[in-house]
Amino acid sequence: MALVLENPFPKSLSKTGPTKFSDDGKLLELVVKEGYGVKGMVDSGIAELPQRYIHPPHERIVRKEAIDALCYLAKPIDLSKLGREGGEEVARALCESAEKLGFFQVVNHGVPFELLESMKCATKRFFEMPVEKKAMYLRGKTPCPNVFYGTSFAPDKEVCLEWKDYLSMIYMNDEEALKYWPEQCRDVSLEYLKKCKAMISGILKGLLEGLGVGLEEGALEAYMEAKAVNLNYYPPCPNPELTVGVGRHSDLAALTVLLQDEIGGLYVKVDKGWIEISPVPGALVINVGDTLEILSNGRYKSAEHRVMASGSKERVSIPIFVSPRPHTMIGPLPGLVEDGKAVYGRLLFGEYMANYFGAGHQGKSSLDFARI
Ligand SMILES: O=C(O)CCC(=O)C(=O)O
Ligand SMILES: [Fe+2]
Repeated sequence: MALVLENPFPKSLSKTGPTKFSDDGKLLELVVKEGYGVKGMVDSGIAELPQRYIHPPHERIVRKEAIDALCYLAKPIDLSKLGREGGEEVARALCESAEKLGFFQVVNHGVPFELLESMKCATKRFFEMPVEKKAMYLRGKTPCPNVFYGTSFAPDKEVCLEWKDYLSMIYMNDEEALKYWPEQCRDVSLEYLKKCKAMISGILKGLLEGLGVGLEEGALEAYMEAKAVNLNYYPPCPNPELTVGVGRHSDLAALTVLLQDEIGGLYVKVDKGWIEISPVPGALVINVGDTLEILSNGRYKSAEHRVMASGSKERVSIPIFVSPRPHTMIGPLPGLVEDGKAVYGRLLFGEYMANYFGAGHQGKSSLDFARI
């Protein structure tokens, strides 16, 4: 990626020259509040990580310490028969992966390869825009609260920041999306969401039915009613081993459908350490989120995961978060707790969500809020 030559940061920022920043307050002001993002900082020519991006040694990701994924991660699941004759075996494979690891990859998912490629291009197109254009979507400035641009997960609550910028687009209806989503990524993101819908519904149906307790009418639709597309952009990082792209967390959603590019760097926690979910061309990564762990009373695992900061090349990833709407009650499905062994209580998804976004990433601790 070509770096812009002119330093967009005020020259006064650094005492030691344009490649080193020593003032955390100023840095936050520019990167977070003014919308430069990590990309703006990288484009300005930094050669060293600012202090706020240096994570303590036990949180850093050491690529060579990752353990062999083969024992934990099933081979990509072929979805071509899901919901058709012979689909039971596919559904069984999905349930098994959701129980064991909470992460799996899928192929023959019905989403055209070209559309996956177009999503990655659209992500780059958005982040390559000048800062002023992206900053129009910062929280507090964006004309629509369902579309916002930012950096790190919760910069005002995190001690150490994440090496990541993002654009979040929460889908409410076509009219709102057409009016407010950035034109650099609007049409392709809408198309992508639409093309993913049947796959999402098929996977979630298979997983919920696999719990063997029956589903109330409308339950499947309610648990997948809300969808958000995020465009994640991980700029190249001078010291990726000192920081993280995304810290340890589990996802809030029922399911996450993740499109990652060829760079790699997504790690999932297993009993003995971390395994990498290596990119498979054309595949999508699916993971169970907290909501589905709660609905399944702990049977499906909302796996802890994290992302290494990108090294010499930028990385993009595009998660679709599939969730209920805030007014929907979540809790273990009724038939799963008849013997009184509920691990999680019942609460509004909106309450769970407010708690989730109320703190920085802290592994799987988000689930404690719903635990009995
Ligand atoms: O970039 C990735 O591979 C995963 C990102 C992620 O975990 C998230 O956005 O929740
Ligand atoms: Fe995640």
